[in-house]
Parts: sequence; structure tokens; C-alpha cells
Amino acid sequence: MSQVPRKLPQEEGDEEEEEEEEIVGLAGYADGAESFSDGDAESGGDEAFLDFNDPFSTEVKPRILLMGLRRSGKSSIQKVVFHKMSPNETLFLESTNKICREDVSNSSFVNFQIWDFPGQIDFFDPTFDYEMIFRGTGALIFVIDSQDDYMEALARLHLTVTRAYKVNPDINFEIFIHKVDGLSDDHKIETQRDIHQRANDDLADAGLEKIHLSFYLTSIYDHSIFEAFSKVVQKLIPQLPTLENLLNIFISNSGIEKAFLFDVVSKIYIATDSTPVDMQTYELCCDMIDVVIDISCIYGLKDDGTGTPYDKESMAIIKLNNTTVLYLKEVTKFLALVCFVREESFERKGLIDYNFHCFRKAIQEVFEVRMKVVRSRKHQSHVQKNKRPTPNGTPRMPL
Ligand SMILES: Nc1nc2c(ncn2[C@@H]2O[C@H](COP(=O)(O)OP(=O)(O)OP(=O)(O)O)[C@@H](O)[C@H]2O)c(=O)[nH]1
Repeated sequence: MSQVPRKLPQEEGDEEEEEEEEIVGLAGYADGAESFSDGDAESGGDEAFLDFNDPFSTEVKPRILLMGLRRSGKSSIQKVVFHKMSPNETLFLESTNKICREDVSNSSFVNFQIWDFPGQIDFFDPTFDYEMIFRGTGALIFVIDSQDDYMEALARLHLTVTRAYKVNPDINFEIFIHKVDGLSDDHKIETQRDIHQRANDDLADAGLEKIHLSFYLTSIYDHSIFEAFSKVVQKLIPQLPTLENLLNIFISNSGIEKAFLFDVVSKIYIATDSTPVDMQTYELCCDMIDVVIDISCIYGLKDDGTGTPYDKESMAIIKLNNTTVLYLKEVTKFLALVCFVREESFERKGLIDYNFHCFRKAIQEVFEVRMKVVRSRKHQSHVQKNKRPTPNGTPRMPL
């Protein structure tokens, strides 16, 4: 590596940055773990959690539900993707024996909730208000343990999907065929084909063939889980075509081979240019982010340990031995651009940096537009709320 990320004192009172934080909404590295909290749906003691009835919360951040049978790997996925837990450590994760809801709200575009469903709980249980859960949900990830007998999981999947579809036909159904690290390549394909066939047959038998299920082979022991999560999240980003267009323009004018826009905390890529994604390239980018953050955590923080390992000045250049250069630059507080550049193109670094400057500005404008819309909706709903009389019938004070 020829250069490590620089760390300059953070600017304070930067209004634009505050706005950006609201738009992008990621928590910092330091508070990532704290913002993850445990909740218990049975006790209902989690007022700080997402308000299911608040349309604004889903406007700003799409909600993803992660469901599946016990021990299918839900907590492991969430810990590995959002908390940098090493896959081996998940062996020691404890199982819970009641409905359990956990919220993760530290990722840029995602309000992420995990629901564990023990066998005895079902949708006919009158105390289980599934309509409220599925309303406003962007994607439902259903995790199936591919190393186990998946018949029960398929039955549960069918029930979940049909119920969710009735309440909210706009949900994306994403099926993670998980723990495929234990399967041979042939077995992987056969398992995927079998699960795909059975799940769709069940839907066809119920006259619901219009429901689309997407399937992914995943494992926490490689990058497939990050890749799958990236695809799930991308489907929920309304600005995706604009982001892709901007990346296309940026790379074609800068002599760059490939560029990814990364959510740094989770290593989910929220957009890339239109050239095909090669898994190795993606893995290298993930590794680069890890290197940058790790070195920055060691050398980038202030003497008293304050500061963040990723800020406006974060950047890194890694020269590989195959005449390729990896170039990372900060885009927003929580997003980074990682590019693959040929050494000869990298000689024109000035041009790349100028184009990057324009790209960065354009990205900020894209989110500003969205934020304006969201703010005006928020204002409207606030006004409407205040117009409603109080519970005892007294009109509220005018604003
Ligand atoms: N081989 C392999 N094991 C995995 C993978 N993901 C999770 N596991 C293991 O599966 C076991 C169960 O994982 P959990 O994350 O606790 O599963 P869960 O769905 O949250 O389970 P509950 O909390 O009981 O609902 C753990 O021992 C994990 O180490 C994977 O991709 N491959």
C-alpha cells in the first residue's frame, strides 16, 4: 500500500453533513454496536424501536424483515454483516426460545428487523398482529438452512409469503438458501433447483404464481452473504438508476475499469456501474475497506481515543502486483467509492480526482432532492397530526 487514509480533525457545525447523515442515516463505527438493541415482542418493551404505524420511518429507510426457522442462521447473518463478527464466533451465539425481535438501525438505507419464529407460533395466533408487521416492509428475507431437512422451512416460507403478500403485495420476497459452504458445487445447484421448484409449486397450487421469489445461495464464511444483501438493499433504493448512471459517466470519463459505491459499515454495495460484477473484484473491495478501517482505527484516532476512523479525508490507494490500482475515496459520511483502475490510467489521477469531485457533488444533489420530498411529507404529517383533536376532544393549539 502506498498510502494510508489520512485523518484530519473533524469539522464541526457542518449543516450539510448533518443533513447528509439524516439522508444516509448510518451510525458511526463507534456507535454501531450500541445502536443494536435487543427487543422482545412479547413484552412489547421497545418503544424506541420503529413505529410500525409511522409511514415516515419507512419513507426514509426501507424496512427489511429477516425470518426463518430456529437455527437457520439469522442472528449470524446479522452479526457478520452489520457487526463485523467473525463467522467462527457465531458458533457461540445463543438461541432464543420465544418470539424475538431485534432492531438494527445502523445501516445507511436500512431499518433492519429480525424476527425469530419458534415452531409453536403461527399466523393464526390472534395475539400476533402480522398485518402491522408486513405493512410498510420493503423486503422479507427468508433464511433456509440448506444443510438441514428443509421441508418444514418450505411450509413456513409458503405461509409467511402468502400472508405477507395479502397484506402488502409490494414486498420483495428474498430467499436465502443458507449455509451452502457445507455443500459441494453440484449439491448447491441441485438444492437451489429443488427449493426453487417446490416453493413455486406451492404458490402455483395456491393460485398465487404471480408472487415472485428471488433465490440466493449464501454463507457467512465467504462474501456471498454480503453480495446477496447488496442485491436485496439495492432493490429498495429508488435512486438506484440515477446512481448507476452517475457511476457509468464517472468511470467512462476517468478510464476506470469498475466502481462500487459502498456502505462502509456493512460492506454492502448500494450501486455499481453497468459492467458485470465479478465476485473476486467485490471481495477485494471488501478487503480494502477492512484494511482502511482497521488501520484508521489503530492510527487514525486521536490520542485520547476520540474521533472516527472514517471521515471526509479518508482515502486509500493500494497498488496490486497485476498493474491494477485500487482507489478508495469518501463520498458521504457513510458511503465510499472503491474503483479499479489500470496503472496507466491512474497516471491521470488529477483527472480522476476532478471527475470524482463532480460525481460526489451529483450524489449529494440526488439525496438532497429526496430529502426535500421527505421533509415536506414529514411536515405535512406533522400538520395533520396537530389538526386532530386531543383524546379528550379539546382542539390542539394552532401551530
Ligand atoms: N456452516 C455454516 N454455519 C452457519 C452459517 N450461518 C450460521 N451458521 C451456524 O448456524 C448456527 C445457528 O445460527 P444462529 O445465527 O444462531 O441462527 P438463528 O436463526 O438466529 O437461530 P435462533 O436464534 O435460534 O432463531 C450457529 O452455530 C452458526 O454458527 C453458515 O453460513 N454456514
